[in-house]
Amino acid sequence: MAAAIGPDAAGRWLMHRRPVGKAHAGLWEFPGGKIDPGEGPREALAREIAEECGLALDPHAMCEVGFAADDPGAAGGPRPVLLLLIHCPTWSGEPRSLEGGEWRWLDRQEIRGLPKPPLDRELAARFFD
Ligand SMILES: Nc1nc2c([nH]c(=O)n2[C@H]2C[C@H](O)[C@@H](COP(=O)(O)OP(=O)(O)OP(=O)(O)O)O2)c(=O)[nH]1
Repeated sequence: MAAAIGPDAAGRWLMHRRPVGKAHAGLWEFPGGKIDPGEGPREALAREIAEECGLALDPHAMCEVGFAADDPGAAGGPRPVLLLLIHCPTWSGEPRSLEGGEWRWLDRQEIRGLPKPPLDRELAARFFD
């Protein structure tokens, strides 16, 4: 699950830089994480964002806007990844780094220029262009 959190009053979106030691370290992503057993996608996203940066998202305001999947033919990791992008227009709080990643509010143009993992690149191109 990946969250497009925004726009804020300045038209910016919240992006997360993956910490050292994780897959795609140093690259910028739509923040989020995986669904735990027994959770729905929106609930999982709200939990992950609260854990990672302390923001409270409103699951009722969320809207699914796109997805990106690994190329099934590509030689790759241990499991296929399907990333669902959810627009989160309503939140409360200010992001803090609770799990080592970096957080920044950025506009579309800035997000375009960020180094991103492949699926986030696809999601950003579709969501912003
Ligand atoms: N955001 C993102 N994640 C990707 C891409 N390709 C890809 O294999 N992944 C993997 C990396 C992570 O294992 C997983 C994203 O889940 P996560 O945000 O919970 O990552 P994580 O490193 O904290 O989780 P883990 O795998 O260590 O349990 O998907 C991609 O293009 N974008």
